[in-house]
Amino acid sequence: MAQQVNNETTPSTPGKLKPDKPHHRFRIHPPHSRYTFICILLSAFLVFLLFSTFNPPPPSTTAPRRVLGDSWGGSHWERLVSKSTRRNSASNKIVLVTGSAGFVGSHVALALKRRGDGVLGIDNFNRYYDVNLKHARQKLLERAGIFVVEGDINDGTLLKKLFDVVPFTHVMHLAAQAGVRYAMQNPNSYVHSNLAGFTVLLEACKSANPQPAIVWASSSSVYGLNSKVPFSEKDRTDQPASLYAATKKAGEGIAHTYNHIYGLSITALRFFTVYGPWGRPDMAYFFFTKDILKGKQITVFESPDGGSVARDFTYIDDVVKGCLGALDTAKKSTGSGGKKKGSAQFRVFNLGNTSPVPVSKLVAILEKLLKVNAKKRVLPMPRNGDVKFTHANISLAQREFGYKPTIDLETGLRKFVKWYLEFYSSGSIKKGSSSW
Ligand SMILES: O=C(O)[C@H]1O[C@H](OP(=O)(O)OP(=O)(O)OC[C@H]2O[C@@H](n3ccc(=O)[nH]c3=O)[C@H](O)[C@@H]2O)[C@H](O)[C@@H](O)[C@H]1O
Repeated sequence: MAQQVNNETTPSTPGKLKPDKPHHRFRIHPPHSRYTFICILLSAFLVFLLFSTFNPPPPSTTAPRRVLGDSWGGSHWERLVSKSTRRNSASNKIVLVTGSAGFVGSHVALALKRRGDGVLGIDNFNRYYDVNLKHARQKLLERAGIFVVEGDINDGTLLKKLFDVVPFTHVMHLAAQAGVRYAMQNPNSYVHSNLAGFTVLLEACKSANPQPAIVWASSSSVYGLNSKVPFSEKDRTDQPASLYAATKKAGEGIAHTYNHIYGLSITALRFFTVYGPWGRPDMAYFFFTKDILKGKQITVFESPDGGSVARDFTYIDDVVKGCLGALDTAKKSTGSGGKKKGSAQFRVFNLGNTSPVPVSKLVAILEKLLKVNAKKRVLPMPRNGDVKFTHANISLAQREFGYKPTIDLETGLRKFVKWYLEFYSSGSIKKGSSSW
């Protein structure tokens, strides 16, 4: 029931009562009151300064918008694009890889190029984590003959231009705002990349002629609070535990709509905690390695009931094979120029390792490989979007394209640690330059 409000006695701001004599509120009595007023203003300014110093805004993950002809466009740029997308005579694929300066994106782009496909990358080089690492990956791609367009998937004009210049047969969509826990700090970046950006990309794909087939990265996090294990594609995905998971789940819904209305062939891959060389510094295995080597304390989460938290850690090379398998079995889209001509393929696959490992075991393996004892602090998992356990049932991917992970966590971490030590001691990136 609505409460009666007495304007004379109700505070205008919680905790503050209106002065007894409101008509005196804005009158300044010289000279004593003027000094008081100036002091209040100065104090307010100082408080504001202090607040902005100690509470810096989260790093911007949105790349600045570029205008046609500024960083892209023009005949030289078009030549670079065309050259990058040349395929060898045995290949029938020209692939646009979004997020190509990212972890999975760079590995997949290189694998496609190596086997002779035409490949073009696009990445917005946002500052979610150390951009130097992204540029180092870009250099690898350039050396292999892959051009990375610097642009955002939210830029529909740029995407249209790319589809005008190149008849892409496939889009491998790996650009995303990743990270489960960061969603509490910067929710908008998830909406920007995983919802708005994905929709702009699908719009460009649906209008293209020919329409490409799309394979894209969903996430194991869509299983959320589902407790039935191992997670199968038919299980519930309507209880996300983080905004990240919610945007990936919504992405699967958006993808279905474009498949249904426009005849786009779409395959979603639910990745399970992918790790390995050239990985993401925001992920636990990566920053645990960094902190253990520095002698810094690490926090290991356990479940609220004292049990271990576990992940189906999946090695990057296994995931790359899964991505290529999905791409190679993707059927053509059926529409053209925005018009559906028939029903099209719509698939969802788990790409996991089928062998969950407790986080405490991950730390023990790292201690062994690094030959350093970690300073551990064990804490109950905070309510920050994390889930207790992931475990993939991969039989569907196995049946469809022979997906079969072969790398166990210790073997994969050995490869990661080798890369990490070489990379960060070679001066490729200044130590500690990462924001993680
Ligand atoms: O499969 C996915 O779809 C997702 O995988 C990844 O998420 P997660 O599985 O949460 O990986 P990650 O952060 O490395 O934490 C690993 C473990 O360490 C624990 N963890 C974490 C931090 C910490 O300080 N302590 C700790 O114990 C933590 O509780 C967890 O058990 C991707 O980041 C995400 O983008 C998405 O792709």
